[in-house]
Amino acid sequence: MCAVDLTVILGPMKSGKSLELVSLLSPLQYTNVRHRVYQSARHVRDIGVVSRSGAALATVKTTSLAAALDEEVDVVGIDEVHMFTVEDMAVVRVLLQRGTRVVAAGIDLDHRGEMFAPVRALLELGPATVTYRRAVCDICRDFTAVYTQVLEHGEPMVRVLPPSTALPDDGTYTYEARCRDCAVLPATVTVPTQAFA
Ligand SMILES: Nc1ncnc2c1ncn2[C@@H]1O[C@H](COP(=O)(O)OP(=O)(O)O)[C@@H](O)[C@H]1O
Ligand SMILES: Cc1cn([C@H]2C[C@H](O)[C@@H](COP(=O)(O)O)O2)c(=O)[nH]c1=O
Repeated sequence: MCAVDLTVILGPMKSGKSLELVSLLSPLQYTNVRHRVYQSARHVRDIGVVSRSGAALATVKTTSLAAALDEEVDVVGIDEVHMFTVEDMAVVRVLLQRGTRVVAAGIDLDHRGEMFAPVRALLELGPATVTYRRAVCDICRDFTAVYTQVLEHGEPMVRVLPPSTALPDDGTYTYEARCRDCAVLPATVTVPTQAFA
């Protein structure tokens, strides 16, 4: 894999983040590169990185990345990075300072359409590469989906949960990829319309 320090893969659900993570990291099992892939234990849908395309990668499930500091590895993969914490991104900083390569994937925008705090913290580390992926909008079928629409009882969830809330994928909610036109997001910001008149 390329010798960059921090690679970040972002996008809504179904945009192929897992597919890209598997593509980047699975060859490492055939090398002598010491590596470990962590996935948030809050992600309950799968036991590892499992792309809807079928590609898969074994992971260590964890609620904290602190354990990564005790491992002697050259490459650390992180899946569902939005489900970790800002403190975990401080762990990523230390890994990078040590010369460990880090590849992290996750959704960038939460149920409100606002950036997850740990993702913002990750971007503040100055990644060498950021890939923004898009999905096909599950409503209009344009290949322009940037949001993950949360549905509750089949309807868009417009109640506002705390920022950066990790949501289960266990049937409590359903999720759709949606473009800017089709997303129905909670109103969290009052836009002063005359400023744009
Ligand atoms: N609405 C959609 N937009 C794009 N791909 C989709 C959609 N629904 C299903 N897919 C399939 O999902 C695959 C990507 O899934 P996955 O790697 O699990 O994405 P992510 O990790 O971003 O959720 C695509 O390659 C495609 O086969
Ligand atoms: C919108 C939203 C989603 N989540 C969760 C739901 C899933 O478990 C993951 C994303 O899975 P992917 O298919 O691998 O992209 O994230 C969340 O925690 N918070 C949200 O706002």
